[in-house]
Amino acid sequence: MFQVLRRLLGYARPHVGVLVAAFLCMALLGLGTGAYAYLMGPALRFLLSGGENGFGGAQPVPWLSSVSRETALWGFPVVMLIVGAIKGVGYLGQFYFMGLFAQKTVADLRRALFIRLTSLSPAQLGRERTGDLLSRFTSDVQAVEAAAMYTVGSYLRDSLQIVVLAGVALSLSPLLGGLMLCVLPLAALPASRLTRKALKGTREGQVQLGHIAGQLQEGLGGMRTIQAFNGQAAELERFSSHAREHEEALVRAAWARGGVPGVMEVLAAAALAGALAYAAATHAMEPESLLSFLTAVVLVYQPVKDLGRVTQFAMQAGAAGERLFSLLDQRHPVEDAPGAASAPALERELRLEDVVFSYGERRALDGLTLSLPVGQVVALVGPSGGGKSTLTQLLLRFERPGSGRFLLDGVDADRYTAASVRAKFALVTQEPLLFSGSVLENLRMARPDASREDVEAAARVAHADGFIRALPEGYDTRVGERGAKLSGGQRQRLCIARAVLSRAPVLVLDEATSSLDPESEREVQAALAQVLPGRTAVVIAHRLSTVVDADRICVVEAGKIVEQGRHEELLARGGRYSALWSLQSGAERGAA
Ligand SMILES: Nc1ncnc2c1ncn2[C@@H]1O[C@H](COP(=O)(O)OP(=O)(O)OP(=O)(O)O)[C@@H](O)[C@H]1O
Repeated sequence: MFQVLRRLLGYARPHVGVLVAAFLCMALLGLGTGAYAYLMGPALRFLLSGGENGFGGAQPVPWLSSVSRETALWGFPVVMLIVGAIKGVGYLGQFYFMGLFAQKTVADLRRALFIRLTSLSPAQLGRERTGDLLSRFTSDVQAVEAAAMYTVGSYLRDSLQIVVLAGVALSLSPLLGGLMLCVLPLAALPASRLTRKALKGTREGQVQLGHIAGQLQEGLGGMRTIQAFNGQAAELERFSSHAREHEEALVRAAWARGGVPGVMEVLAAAALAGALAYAAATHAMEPESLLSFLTAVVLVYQPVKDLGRVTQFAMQAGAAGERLFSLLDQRHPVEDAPGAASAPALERELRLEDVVFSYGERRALDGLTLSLPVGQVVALVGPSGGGKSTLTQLLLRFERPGSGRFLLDGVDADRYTAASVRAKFALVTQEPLLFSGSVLENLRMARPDASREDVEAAARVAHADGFIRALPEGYDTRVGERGAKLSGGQRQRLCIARAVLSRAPVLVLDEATSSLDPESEREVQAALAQVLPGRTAVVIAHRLSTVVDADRICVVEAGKIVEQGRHEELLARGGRYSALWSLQSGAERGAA
């Protein structure tokens, strides 16, 4: 817990200057308050005596005695106004700078989270629920924000007050003061047990909140399916169970948290009663000293209680910090080696050599060797789950082979930065993915400096230009969240246009035509027939008829390439490919 808080403080360190400004404002506020108290005595005397002799009498500062009635009459309200203004500035500055400090700290934290999220591999992201990730950005970061806002200042201010008041108490009566100081650590024992309980509850609460957010996000995305299967009741049951656990955890935490000031209250009363009893029994102290001592004791418990109160924010931040760091500490499976260079232009081939790769215990590639010569189209076919998509994950450096090598023109890819290797590929996936924004913005994502002519040319190649022009605002039409305003076929053609526009030397089409209707598929196939020849490409396809023209077809099964060659050669061989071909042709004839 302390380690987590220390790491969180690391995010606050660059903003210490703002914190110092906040403390200066707090000091100004303190001075203003002190000045009010200080002026109260002379003011009362002035008013009670009718102001005949100005302030008169013995004043804490001698020159006040010589202030005349006239001067006091206009001077006193002016001084009160000035003190009020100083306090006002102090208040304003304190809140402004503490707010600024908290916002700057969490802005850095959010940025670090965003950078980490955008640099995780698809498999790492696949292990997390999106809603849960979102809740780290919202509720967990908010918990850190509250702690930065209230805890840091209070710890410094209240600790200082405790030290000063304890010093006063000790100077008035070393024995009673010493006893009082002993009571404080005594309070720490039950308080720390209660604090641990509260922390456990808070942590569980945050986890349950993550589950709720995860379910909500998943549910909203899949509401059509839930309603189609009348699954609302089951969803409600799941939601209620998380909500119940969330509530119970937070109630347990609130119970334990409330116990801390309770314990402090009892101990404060015990310390007061003890001091009174001792003083009464021994007559060891003068009445004014006893009064001052008791005042110090009463006053010291207020900052102690305040510390307990703001500690709950620190606890919440600690629990949130654990969840944030569990994400921030994840490392991409393919991190750049020190001194990694940028990959040069490809000249001969990409090669995976004797590659083994597993997702946890599950082996997906089992000693696979694949060569991708520059300028050739290689198709990957084979049964579902054979390892085709995993192979593309390795090529794009989303994953590192467990053993075996990935070579670019004979040089191990580990010698190059992952980003520079990834830049060699333009990927079109099974699910056509667009972002909210215009058609133009979505296409330019592949090459931000592409001219309008280049964008339109790429769209023409992907047979997308026609339908884009027919949209209400042409290339400036906004496509909606995830491209919701377009049909699946239109989305896919935009994704293909984006890949064409990128000018990356290797095209990876992972089931790129899978979501197209027969008409659109024919159009895109025609477009690809135009793009692919002479280009280096990996084409994953379930429909064998779409890859008959490939330079080489590889049948991937159980993590290995079991057969490879051109379409005619493979048919003539009468092996796995030929069996798959007969199966599909038979099925298509049956369907017709
Ligand atoms: N993120 C993952 N976590 C765990 N296992 C995975 C993950 N992705 C794939 N697998 C497993 O790895 C194996 C290979 O999957 P892969 O997606 O590479 O096959 P594929 O040939 O592309 O299948 P398909 O043709 O259905 O897309 C499968 O057994 C699959 O269940």
